[in-house]
Formats: sequence, structure tokens, C-alpha cells
Amino acid sequence: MEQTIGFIGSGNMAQAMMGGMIRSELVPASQIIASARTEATLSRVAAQFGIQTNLNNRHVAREADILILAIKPHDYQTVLEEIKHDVSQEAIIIPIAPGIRFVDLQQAFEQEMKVVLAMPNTPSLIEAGMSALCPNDKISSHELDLVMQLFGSIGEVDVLSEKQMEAVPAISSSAPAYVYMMIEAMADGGVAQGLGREQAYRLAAQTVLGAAKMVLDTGKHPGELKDNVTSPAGTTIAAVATLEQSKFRGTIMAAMQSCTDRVMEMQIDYED
Ligand SMILES: NC(=O)C1=CN([C@@H]2O[C@H](COP(=O)(O)OP(=O)(O)OC[C@H]3O[C@@H](n4cnc5c(N)ncnc54)[C@H](O)[C@@H]3O)[C@@H](O)[C@H]2O)C=CC1
Ligand SMILES: O=C(O)[C@@H]1CCC=N1
Repeated sequence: MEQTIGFIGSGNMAQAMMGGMIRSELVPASQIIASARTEATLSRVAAQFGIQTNLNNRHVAREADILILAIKPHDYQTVLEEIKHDVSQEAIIIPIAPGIRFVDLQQAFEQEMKVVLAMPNTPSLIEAGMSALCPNDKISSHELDLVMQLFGSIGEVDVLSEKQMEAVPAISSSAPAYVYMMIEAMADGGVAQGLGREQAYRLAAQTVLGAAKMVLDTGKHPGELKDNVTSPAGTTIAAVATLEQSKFRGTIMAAMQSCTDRVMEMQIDYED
């Protein structure tokens, strides 16, 4: 890819994305430029990834053909105000924060720019990400292909409507956190029953990976795959019964609703 990729913000998500893009060899490190709040962060990412860095957001905004806004939601308004005269009309702007909508970019730039809303996740670092994208009307099909190729270099990509984007943090961007919690809980359960700590993490994590691959690769309903593990009067059904008593599935659905409620709370209401 020939385009210069700019990152405003060089934290966890930016590092996962730039790391994945470089590893996949789609984008050479020399074509990535990033800013951050502190020189210490920039020295770290320059040393780790070999990318260009600059403390000045406006410089990064001017250089980038594709500009990824990898700052926290509450920093968006300040940063957009800062860079609004530096982004070319031809550049593609990619916000990755929950609650950020096209209207926020329109308000900040006082005109419609080329924007693709994106919701990635941190497994992008190992090219196992899941990203949802939503282009605005200014994005041509060629430009959407380009952005899909970029996010495709770090994992899987789906294109959704702006409304559907609100549901994505709950199911794929925030969701690695709950899966890590489950792996940690399974490992604790293993340790409680006498396994070594490292061995318990390995058994739990490989099992989560394998189960996820079974859903994706066989196309079978997760309930059918669960039934295939569950022998009459066996060990698995004993565990399943306890999970159901503890509202395992209902708890996950309720947690996801809390996540999406938070997305909605973060949206700016311009009626105020
Ligand atoms: N971490 C995750 O799993 C995911 C995060 N996101 C979104 O990505 C965005 C970034 O999140 P993280 O990387 O986790 O946060 P982080 O706190 O790790 O990184 C934020 C970065 O922004 C920089 N920054 C803050 N103010 C700045 C400014 N005025 N100018 C330039 N840089 C500035 C900080 O120096 C830091 O490098 C957030 O909007 C988050 O909601 C989206 C999907 C998943
Ligand atoms: O917790 C957050 O706000 C960000 C958005 C999705 C994952 N992390």
C-alpha cells in the first residue's frame, strides 16, 4: 500500500493496529507516522515499530492520506479543533472511538469530509482482529476497498450501518476483556483443582481458541457444538447446569447491554 497512514494517539489500540499492519507487510513502517501526548511514548513506539513519530498532531494530520484518530473519546473535540485546517479534502479520516458519529466530524470540520467510522479490537496486533467499518457518502467504493484492505491486514472486517456500529463495542471491541476474564477464571478453577498456573492458562486459552475456530470453521450452531460435548449424566452437563443456575448467558447479555448503554451515553447531543 502506498498511502501514508497517520495515527493521532499512540496507545494500546494504535500500537495493536500499527504492529499488525507492519507484521502483515501491507504497510512498511516508514509509511506510518504517529503522534502522542508525550515524547516518552513516541520514543517507545519509534523504537518498537520503526515508524516516524512527531509530537505535533497538525504535522501528522497534514502528512496522512489515511488518518486514524486513536485518542480517547473525551479528547476528540480538542484534537479535531486542533487539526481541522490541516486535513486534506482527499484524506480519509478514521475515528475509532465508541460514541463518535459522522455528525461529530461534520460539526468539527464544518463540512463533510471523507470519513470511515471504525471499531477494531486489540487482537489486531496478532492479525486476529475483528473490525467493523461504516463509510460516509463521500467515500468511493475504491476508497472503501482501500480501508477494508488496511483493516483486513490485521484481521476480519465487516461493513455495517452507522446504527449497527453502536452494538460493536459490546460484541467485539470491548469483548476481548470479558473473554480474558473467562480465561482467567478458568485458569483459577484449574489451579484450585491442582494444575500449575502456566499450564492452566495454556489449557484454558487454547480451549477458547479451539471453540471459537469450531464455530467459525464448521458453521455449526454453537448449541449443537455444546450438545456434542455433553454426554448423558456426564461431566459437561454438570458444569452446564451450574452455569445456567448462575445465569451465565443472561449475565453476558446484560454486560453487553451495559456496554452499549455506555456508547449511547457517550454520544454528543447537539440539541443541548
Ligand atoms: N483499547 C481497545 O481495545 C480499543 C480502543 N478503542 C478506542 O481507541 C481509542 C484509543 O484507545 P486506547 O488506545 O485504548 O487508549 P490509550 O490511552 O492507550 O491511548 C491513547 C493515546 O492518545 C494519546 N493522546 C491523548 N491526548 C492526546 C492529544 N491531545 N494529542 C495526541 N495524542 C493524545 C495518548 O498519549 C495515548 O498515546 C479510544 O477512543 C478507544 O475507545 C477502540 C476499540 C478497541
Ligand atoms: O473501553 C473502551 O472505551 C474502548 C472501546 C472499545 C474497547 N475499549
